Amino acid sequence: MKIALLGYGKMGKIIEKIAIDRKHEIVLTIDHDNMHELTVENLKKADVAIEFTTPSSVLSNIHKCFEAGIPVVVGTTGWYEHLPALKAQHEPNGSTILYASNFSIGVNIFFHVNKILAKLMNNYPYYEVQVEEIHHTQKLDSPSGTAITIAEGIIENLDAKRDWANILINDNDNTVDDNVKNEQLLIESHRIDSVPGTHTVIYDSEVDTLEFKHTAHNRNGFALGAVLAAEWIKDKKGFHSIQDMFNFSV
Ligand SMILES: NC(=O)c1ccc[n+]([C@@H]2O[C@H](COP(=O)([O-])OP(=O)(O)OC[C@H]3O[C@@H](n4cnc5c(N)ncnc54)[C@H](O)[C@@H]3O)[C@@H](O)[C@H]2O)c1
Ligand SMILES: O=C(O)C1=N[C@H](C(=O)O)CCC1
Repeated sequence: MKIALLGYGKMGKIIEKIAIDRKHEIVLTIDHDNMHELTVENLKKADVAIEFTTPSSVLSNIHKCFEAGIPVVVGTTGWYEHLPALKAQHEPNGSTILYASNFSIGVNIFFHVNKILAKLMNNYPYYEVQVEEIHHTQKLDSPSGTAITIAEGIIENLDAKRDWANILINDNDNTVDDNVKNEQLLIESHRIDSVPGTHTVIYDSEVDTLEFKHTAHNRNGFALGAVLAAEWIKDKKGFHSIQDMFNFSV
């Protein structure tokens, strides 16, 4: 498969290696210093594009892929508020996209179990729930896309929570937020050194604490998932989330 790589940062470089190991060919690599090469003509040389850039560039990159008529796998986070309008405008024209806040298999299992756990916890209202995420200090968005997906999974299934609120904790002081309402699910974001991504759902009561946690040891799981998604989407049409690809059942 011929791949166009949009974004050649921490993720783009690992995706390149995994794609080549899986016998794919990288026919176009775009980063901030050669954006003039991101043309419809160049994109048409690829069967699929994989996009890991920044929240401010992702939308225009997606539009370019749609214009070129190639499917695009999007890993960039921090842009999902634009998804409904993008879908309404472009899905009827046959444009193809697969997006995920997290491509790792472990996190997608976590997403699934998180929903089941939230449903179960309706029976035990004396537990207060919160989500914590820790990422490296270069991360541009907060909360992480993964933490938002986890929070949405809880809100859909746990009657006590209606929406989420985020605080970015400065670990050097003891920031406490007293603006979070009872019906809001708190997402606490921490930025520490080079942490690739840690997410924890915490149910706390007076007598005990239940913690459900995913720790990424490196970025390889995200990158492999993105290449698997490109293989999956290549001959499909329309708007897909990664749930369409994994389709877990127990
Ligand atoms: N979905 C997932 O599984 C997953 C996993 C890791 C990271 N991410 C997300 O992916 C994005 C990238 O992460 P990263 O760690 O590789 O970041 P990074 O900062 O290391 O890399 C981003 C790269 O994009 C380049 N870039 C900026 N504007 C561009 C443009 N218009 N066109 C092409 N390239 C451009 C930058 O120069 C940089 O090299 C972030 O939004 C992050 O949250 C998602
Ligand atoms: O390193 C990042 O940035 C990550 N972003 C995704 C998110 O926002 O959830 C996935 C984990 C790593």
